[in-house]
Amino acid sequence: MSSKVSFKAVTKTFKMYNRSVDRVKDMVRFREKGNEHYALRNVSFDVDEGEIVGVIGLNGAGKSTLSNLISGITMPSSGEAKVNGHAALIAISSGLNMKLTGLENIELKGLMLGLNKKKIKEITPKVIEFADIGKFIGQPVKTYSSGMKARLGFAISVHIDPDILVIDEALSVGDQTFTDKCIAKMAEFKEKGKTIFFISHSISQVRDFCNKVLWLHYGQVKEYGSSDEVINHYLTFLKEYNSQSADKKRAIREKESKLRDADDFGQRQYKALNVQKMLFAKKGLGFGLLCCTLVISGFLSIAQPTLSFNQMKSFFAEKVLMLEHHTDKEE
Ligand SMILES: Nc1ncnc2c1ncn2[C@@H]1O[C@H](COP(=O)(O)OP(=O)(O)OP(=O)(O)O)[C@@H](O)[C@H]1O
Repeated sequence: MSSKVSFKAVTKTFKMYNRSVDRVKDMVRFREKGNEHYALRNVSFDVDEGEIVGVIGLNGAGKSTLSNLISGITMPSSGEAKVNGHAALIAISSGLNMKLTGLENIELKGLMLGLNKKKIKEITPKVIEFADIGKFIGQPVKTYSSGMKARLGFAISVHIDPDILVIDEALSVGDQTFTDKCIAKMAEFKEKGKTIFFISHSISQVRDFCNKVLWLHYGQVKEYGSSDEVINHYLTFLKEYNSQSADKKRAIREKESKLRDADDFGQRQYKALNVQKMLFAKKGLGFGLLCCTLVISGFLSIAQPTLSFNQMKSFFAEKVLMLEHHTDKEE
């Protein structure tokens, strides 16, 4: 049986800038100012259909980055992230357009996921009933509380019937009634044999609900296995970690944070390769960009004869990636 979700050596880096002007400069210069930071590093795991996987870890461990990769919102910087089927992400306000009303958001998300008008009309009353946000359904989402956004986001995502459900801390902002309702809905999904990723700081919810657990630690997989086993190891770690003084904890965080600074040279090499792969995968875009690369490379080779054709290709590929990071940050 092939895996529903398969990650092979997935790394995701982000670029950090001290000043926003450096970000703009970075778009047009060969020499870059920003520092690379590993959000995820060399992450590999396989998840079969029907598995319910809890994702746990300290703040900044890489859980949301992972959920964005599974849902196709961002692409890996290197490695392979295979997802068989449609994955819907439920996170606080994810995927909602703040300017549109709740009703317009239901329609927009439905259309984006390829539902026809008839199907959208059919699910709309069910979404409204589940979200239970009263007259706010006709108001712009920017006027909602975070709990209301989570309600609407959850209601839309579960009613479009995705193959894979990714729930990223979405339950943490709702009241108990809403949480119970969501858990009942998730149990329904579980019954149907759907695959679920449940990202949460609530260890008791993860233990109750998940059969497997992925523990992320400073961007890397610390452990992946049966939920009881991994949770017990994580709780032992937490107990030890929390018994440290504030200074010691800060020192540990700083040390781990340094280890997440990416080696710039290595990053450039595989990022460039990755973008070249992406260009060839997306044929139309790839062909257009390749033509541009050739024209620009030819032009720049004349202007700067010391740079080789390969350096030109990497340069151009990195600029495309920077645009991607810029978009990530905007999200
Ligand atoms: N768009 C971005 N730009 C720069 N760095 C980012 C971006 N998104 C995440 N990061 C960094 O990547 C690392 C992982 O972040 P992520 O949000 O995935 O962690 P998390 O485990 O979900 O944290 P939390 O439990 O606090 O929600 C962090 O160091 C974070 O600062």
